[in-house]
Amino acid sequence: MSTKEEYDCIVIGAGVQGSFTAYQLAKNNKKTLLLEQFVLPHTRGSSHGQTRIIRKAYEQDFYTHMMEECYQLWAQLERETGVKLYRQTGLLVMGPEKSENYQMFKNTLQKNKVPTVVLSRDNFSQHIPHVTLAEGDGAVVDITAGVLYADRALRTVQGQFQKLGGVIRDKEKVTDIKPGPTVKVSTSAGVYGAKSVVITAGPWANRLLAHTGLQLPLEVVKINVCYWKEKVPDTYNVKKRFPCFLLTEGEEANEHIYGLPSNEYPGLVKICYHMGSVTDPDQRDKQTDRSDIDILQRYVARCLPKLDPEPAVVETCMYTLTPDRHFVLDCHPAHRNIVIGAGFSGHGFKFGPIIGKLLCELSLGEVPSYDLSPFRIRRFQANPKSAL
Ligand SMILES: Cc1cc2nc3c(=O)[nH]c(=O)nc-3n(C[C@H](O)[C@H](O)[C@H](O)COP(=O)(O)OP(=O)(O)OC[C@H]3O[C@@H](n4cnc5c(N)ncnc54)[C@H](O)[C@@H]3O)c2cc1C
Ligand SMILES: O=C(O)[C@@H]1CCCC=N1
Repeated sequence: MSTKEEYDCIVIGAGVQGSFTAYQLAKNNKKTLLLEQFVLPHTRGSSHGQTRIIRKAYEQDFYTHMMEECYQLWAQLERETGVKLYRQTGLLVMGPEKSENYQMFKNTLQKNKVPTVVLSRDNFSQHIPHVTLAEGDGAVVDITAGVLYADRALRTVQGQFQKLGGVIRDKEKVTDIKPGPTVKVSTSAGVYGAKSVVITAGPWANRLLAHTGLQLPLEVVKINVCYWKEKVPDTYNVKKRFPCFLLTEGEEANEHIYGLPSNEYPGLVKICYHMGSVTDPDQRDKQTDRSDIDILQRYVARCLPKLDPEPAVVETCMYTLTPDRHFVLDCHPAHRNIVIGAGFSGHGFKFGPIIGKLLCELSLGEVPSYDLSPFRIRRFQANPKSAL
């Protein structure tokens, strides 16, 4: 098949990371094509749904540092488009006062001078009514945190990309990638050429990378996105200043439990477990494990007494996990004009604007604005489980 069109850059995958990358490339006057296998918008990857948490509270400084600029980029997109994408609610971080994880969150916030409020056991229920703080747990609020309107953000950034002259082709699955000075990208509709390609394919990253001779140690898990009904409507509502929350660990689980105030679905609070069961992204509905829901039910019954401890709505989403839960932001080791953004490990949405900027810089051969060593592919080479 002959090449249909030539681009400066082709971005594969129109989730949050691909959409922000394409937007950044178009802002840099690059002729850019964004390819998506499904009809947009869709609910079959990792970026759908109405809300996501945005926060500076992290265990590692490097994420907090990136979030400083990232908040500005979210605000810039809001200004450019006149669309509200962020609502400040604060994030309540709770965890065993003496645990390493809880202390890391607290230290990172304080070291980086993020505005916080530390709640004592005595004043906790005055500030956060209808939540039981577990025995021995500490509580600190990241004041800058809040909710991102996820679906709206995706529509907005894709719209801006198109306004800048960018081309989106949805329902066009990439079936092959042939590396070279001009990368050839085959789809269900034809073949395109580009000086560089960015792969932001979420749970399908390894399927695409297989065409380039690379496999990353990624694991795809299905997340049950649970909504819990308030016994009395609006008890945990955003308008009543109920915050997002994150439990570093607890009686029920080793992984985070996190929640967002009732807002998008009236009377329903979104609470999820930060782990799921391994799935094939094309067969995710065949994965029916509910052990994460059991964990959540026990937590809700114990600590959120004004919620019905049975999920009222369960939706589906997927995480693409790396072994260390840090992202992959790098050039392909053998083909430097193929750039990879993958393994966002269930916490990548808030970083969309900065990841778009970084992947754009990598694809233009520029020095990235941040030290990318935590995100480099070579970190997996010492790991015997790596499939590199
Ligand atoms: C339940 C849940 C809650 C979360 N909560 C938060 C949160 O509170 N805060 C936060 O910051 N993050 C959160 N995240 C994480 C965040 O949503 C993800 O990190 C992010 O959406 C990943 O985006 P992506 O662009 O890498 O992947 P995706 O959104 O999956 O996008 C990849 C796209 O590539 C397309 N594609 C794949 N293969 C091909 C192909 N061959 N041809 C063409 N297109 C292709 C796919 O169809 C898909 O649209 C959460 C995730 C889940 C699942
Ligand atoms: O990224 C986030 O903020 C959420 C909550 C904590 C676990 C993962 N996603």
